[in-house]
Amino acid sequence: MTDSCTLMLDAVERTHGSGETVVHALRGVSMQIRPGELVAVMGPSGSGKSTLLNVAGGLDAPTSGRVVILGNDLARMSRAALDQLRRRSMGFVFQDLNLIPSLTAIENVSLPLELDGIGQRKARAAARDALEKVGISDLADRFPEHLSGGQQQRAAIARALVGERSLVLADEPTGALDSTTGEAVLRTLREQCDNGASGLLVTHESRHAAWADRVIFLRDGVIVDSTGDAATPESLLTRVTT
Ligand SMILES: Nc1ncnc2c1ncn2[C@@H]1O[C@H](COP(=O)(O)OP(=O)(O)OP(=O)(O)O)[C@@H](O)[C@H]1O
Repeated sequence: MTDSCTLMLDAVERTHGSGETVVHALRGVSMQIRPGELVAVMGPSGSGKSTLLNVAGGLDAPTSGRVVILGNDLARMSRAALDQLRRRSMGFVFQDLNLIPSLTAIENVSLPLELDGIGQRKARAAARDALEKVGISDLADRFPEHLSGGQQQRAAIARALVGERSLVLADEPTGALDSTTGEAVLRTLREQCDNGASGLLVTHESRHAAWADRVIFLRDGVIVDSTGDAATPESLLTRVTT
């Protein structure tokens, strides 16, 4: 089973602080995502969604438990190997977009490919394709400060999807977007998964979770429910919160 997973979390705990101020952000979370699957994570504020995403992306290490990505146990990887795995195989869209201000949109998007040794011409062509998918290829040569919040978000999404990423991690990726653009972004993420990638999408909105194959519901750092019926996450929300 494990070999066919893009991402596996096994009994993952993440504790912040100690003594009286200890916070158990994740308490024994186990989950797997297979190629082609888009999994949504929902739950109340403070339930551990961002921590889950950070741990799943190797940006934060679990206090105990295992995180395995494409067969690699992250705890056993060198820093350099983990950096390479992230650059080559993973895409991130976080609330903090992290676009580099001194690079144009297309340069931001092609950067991970160029860092990975892909020639500039090929990297830029792939970046232009990715910008086209999110509808801003005409703004390719603008610097982030000359893009609106929504356009910056789309550039960040293009950067997460460019190339052949196996795992895309997205934390509220549609936050600054109008609903039409937001839907287009989710459709792009869905297509990426239909083409074999795996996606983990944190969202508060059930209509966004409806793009996923499964919804995982977190509460106080524990998966309290998981459903294959992503079309009706409202029912899940209602059941857990009442
Ligand atoms: N660096 C940290 N130090 C201490 N506590 C932390 C830290 N990061 C997260 N926490 C705590 O861990 C718990 C889970 O936080 P997390 O941000 O993962 O929740 P969330 O579900 O993403 O919340 P939101 O929906 O508000 O973004 C919270 O109680 C939070 O206060």
